[in-house]
Amino acid sequence: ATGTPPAVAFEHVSKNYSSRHGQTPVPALRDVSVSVGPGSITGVIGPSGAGKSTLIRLVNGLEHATSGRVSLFGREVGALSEAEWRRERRSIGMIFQHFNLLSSRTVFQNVALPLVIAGVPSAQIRPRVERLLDLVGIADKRDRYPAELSGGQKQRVGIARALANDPRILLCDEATSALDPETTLSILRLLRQVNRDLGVTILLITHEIPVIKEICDRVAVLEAGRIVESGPVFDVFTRPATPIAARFAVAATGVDLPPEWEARKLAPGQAGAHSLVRITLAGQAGAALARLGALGPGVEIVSARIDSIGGRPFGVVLALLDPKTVPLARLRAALPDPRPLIEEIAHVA
Ligand SMILES: Nc1ncnc2c1ncn2[C@@H]1O[C@H](COP(=O)(O)OP(=O)(O)OP(=O)(O)O)[C@@H](O)[C@H]1O
Repeated sequence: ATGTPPAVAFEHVSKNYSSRHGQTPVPALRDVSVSVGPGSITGVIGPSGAGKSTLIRLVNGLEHATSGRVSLFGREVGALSEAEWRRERRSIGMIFQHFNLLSSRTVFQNVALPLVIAGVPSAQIRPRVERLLDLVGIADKRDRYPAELSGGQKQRVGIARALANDPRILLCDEATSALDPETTLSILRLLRQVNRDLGVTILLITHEIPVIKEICDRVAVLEAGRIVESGPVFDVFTRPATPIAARFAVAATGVDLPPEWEARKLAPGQAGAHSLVRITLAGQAGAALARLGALGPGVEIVSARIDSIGGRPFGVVLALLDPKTVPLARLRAALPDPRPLIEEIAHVA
């Protein structure tokens, strides 16, 4: 515990929207406590309607918590005066799914706008905007209009504009959801560069696993207004503790029960001839696969994947065990340290 406050802290935050007919309020966030470390890239993932946008709107002051506290760099958002909040808001940069550029302004003018609004003298604006356009790699497009740009280029303009006032934190609202996978990757790399080189904290919300997997240090899983799981991305995706995190983990790790096995599933409690196990390996995935192979005919590998999350290697293997030849205990004993997670996911005929 150092003296540095989190970039963003939610403490027991609930948010209800009043319903259109004025009766039952709509709960969008329920008792959310989560914090974003300064300098981190933190992601919030959840399905549509989970409350992700509400979370962002509470940070940028567009909405206020019904109960609980939201703080920005140690200062409670709801307790700031108008004037303090106006100043504090400059420490927040925002990027959007649909870029929100002004179509009648050039790239240069779009990026310059926040500086003009902040009253920066025009002699300082030009070099600042040029530096930002260089940083995001679109210096050659400075006099183009948004309609003349690709989606990825538009988002680069959006990022340059968000950085214009030297924010301490960047809020990203589904920033890559309108982009194809390759462009998504290039924008995520740019965000990582911004985080690393400028020290800007990033809080992003998304429903896309690759976004979390590619750049986040930590992730919080939001479901129906509640944070059901949070922690380092690697831990949440390789050791999911809740069904929804497990669903995201399957998407992250790419290993799921192949459809032909679904049909062979026996009802829970029914003793089956074979058990299907999921083995999650951290570290020595290759060595573990070799040991699995060496166990002989009692183990059949159904699917396997070796990959990395946040630069840490992991592997996920689905294997069919004949419990007469290879009981779980033997499987466990055969696999090297660090001890893998072994879960029995189905009995199959
Ligand atoms: N202004 C509003 N008035 C009433 N209800 C709202 C309002 N904004 C959001 N909600 C409700 O609050 C809940 C959370 O919405 P929110 O937009 O935060 O979710 P989300 O996770 O961002 O979803 P999506 O990914 O679809 O944008 C939903 O049930 C939504 O219908």
